[in-house]
Amino acid sequence: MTGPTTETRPGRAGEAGAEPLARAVEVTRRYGDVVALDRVSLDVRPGELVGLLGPNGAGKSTLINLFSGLRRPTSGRVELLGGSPADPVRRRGIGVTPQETGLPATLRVGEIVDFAAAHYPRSLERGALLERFGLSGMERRQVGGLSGGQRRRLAVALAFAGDPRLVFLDEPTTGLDVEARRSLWDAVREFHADGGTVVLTSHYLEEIEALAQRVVVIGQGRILADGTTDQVRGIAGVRHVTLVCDDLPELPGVLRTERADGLTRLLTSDADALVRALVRADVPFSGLEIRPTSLEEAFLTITSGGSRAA
Ligand SMILES: Nc1ncnc2c1ncn2[C@@H]1O[C@H](COP(=O)(O)OP(=O)(O)OP(=O)(O)O)[C@@H](O)[C@H]1O
Repeated sequence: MTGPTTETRPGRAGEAGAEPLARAVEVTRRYGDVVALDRVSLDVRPGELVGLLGPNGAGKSTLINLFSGLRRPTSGRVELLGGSPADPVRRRGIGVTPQETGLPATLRVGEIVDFAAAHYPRSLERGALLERFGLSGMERRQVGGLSGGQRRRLAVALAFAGDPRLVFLDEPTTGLDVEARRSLWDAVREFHADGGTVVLTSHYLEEIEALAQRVVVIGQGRILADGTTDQVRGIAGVRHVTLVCDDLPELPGVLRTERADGLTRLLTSDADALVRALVRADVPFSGLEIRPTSLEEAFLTITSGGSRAA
């Protein structure tokens, strides 16, 4: 966000060795028998734009809820701005958009923004905030009369109302059309360019790629990978090549080979090169099939075979 207050915001991008703004150390969170997070450790440093990527139920929201003080870990330690996420003083330094928000239908947009901003020691100018999120001129509109997309944009805007150092956005673009999604991405980028730190979740690699520099892949409550978008994209491109054959020669780019029910299943990062090599090797085969893996499947298959990816 631009504005007079941004100069005072500490923690600008590229601060090597700076203390993390949010930290999880060996955190486990259970809900009854469900292990939502399993010994997760993660540091979010000043100026980072971190994307948490993972399928439904991976544990992304749970991690955000722990960082923002809405839940406590079953074991392990969570720190926020150098203290406890339960401390209201720390929480005033952050902004959060949860996955679901129930804003009171009868309140006006301007009233809700003012109410949110009043919780913070400093705040952004209301008109500028609404403009940034495509809600200009809507101050007097009742929330109940907004479209689903407008309501979502308002919920995301509220995370920025108190000029936070760090924002957590849980699935920020759910329900937004393409144009609204892109303008929300621009608002997040601008906040980040001004030195703000962002943690956001998504199921979609494209969304994370559009925004984040660092991608943390979560699956089944564990961190499966933590790297740059390029590293994660490489792993997301993994394919299953299935065929019926006898013995196979050494083939390029095979990450893993499995044989079951008369089928040979190869996991590869370059299916085209693998098939070309197969044909060149003149191996008799039949029933060739190539299919993409889900990101989680790719990670789990690779990581279960040995060392962690990325
Ligand atoms: N309040 C709760 N009570 C019981 N189980 C819960 C609760 N919150 C989360 N869980 C369970 O913990 C696991 C992780 O859920 P979480 O919401 O953190 O995942 P997620 O990655 O955010 O998923 P999604 O993308 O669907 O939002 C799931 O199995 C979920 O059912």
